[in-house]
Amino acid sequence: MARTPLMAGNWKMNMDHLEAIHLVQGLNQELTDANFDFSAVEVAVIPPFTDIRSVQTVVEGDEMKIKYGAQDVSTHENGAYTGEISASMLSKLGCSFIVVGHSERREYHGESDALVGEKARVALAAGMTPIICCGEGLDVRKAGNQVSHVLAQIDGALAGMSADDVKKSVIAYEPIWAIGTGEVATPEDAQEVCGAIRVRVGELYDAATADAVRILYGGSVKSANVADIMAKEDVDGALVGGASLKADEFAKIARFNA
Ligand SMILES: O=C[C@H](O)COP(=O)(O)O
Repeated sequence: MARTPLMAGNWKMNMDHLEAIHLVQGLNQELTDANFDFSAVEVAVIPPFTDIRSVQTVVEGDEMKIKYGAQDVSTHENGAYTGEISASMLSKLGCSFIVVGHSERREYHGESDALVGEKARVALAAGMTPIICCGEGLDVRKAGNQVSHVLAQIDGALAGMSADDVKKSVIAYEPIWAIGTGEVATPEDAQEVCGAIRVRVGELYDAATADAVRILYGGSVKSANVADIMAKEDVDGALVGGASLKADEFAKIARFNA
């Protein structure tokens, strides 16, 4: 089965809503100028919550094919949860994706695999695609335990999820030691873990589910290294941080096969 590559730009806590409009317009211009085929590669931006309405307005107003999403979601539908944002609010804003369990949320907000799984299910129930993040720290990598560590995260996050839901989901492998450090994992490092994740999905579900789920690599991806990583058979795209904040650079990443 041919999986459509996905290039998702996680802006993290960068860009106010005015900067967001500028960046999305710039990205769209770069891609349109290059005759980019949006049906061959999905391109998404993941701005802060406060930018999403502005991104929606510009994407819909200019009939852009760029998709967008959110960096987190509440597990609650509504009610007395100060500071939280529900899946239905995000779906109303036209979000296609929700990043869940990013290592920064796991580290600074104590998110567990079970909570990450719950957020993924909430996103799916509201018709959006979760981008389920996993990845090991430097200590785990140095001990050579990256595969078992990541598979335990996957087991925890997918627990209770149906095969149909997993087929619709995206998994992002992001080794923490490669995030924002400039130290990119080698294509072989990325393939080792992404391949192991796909095998595990096959064991937990079936071959069709393993074949359908998209697995991204994230961690210091830039235009200069994306093609080699994308050449690996189990890497279906990238979750890009810093390099997604510049329209021309992110457009080059999206055009990895040009
Ligand atoms: O979500 C994106 C990742 O954390 C990667 O960030 P980075 O590309 O700045 O290393």
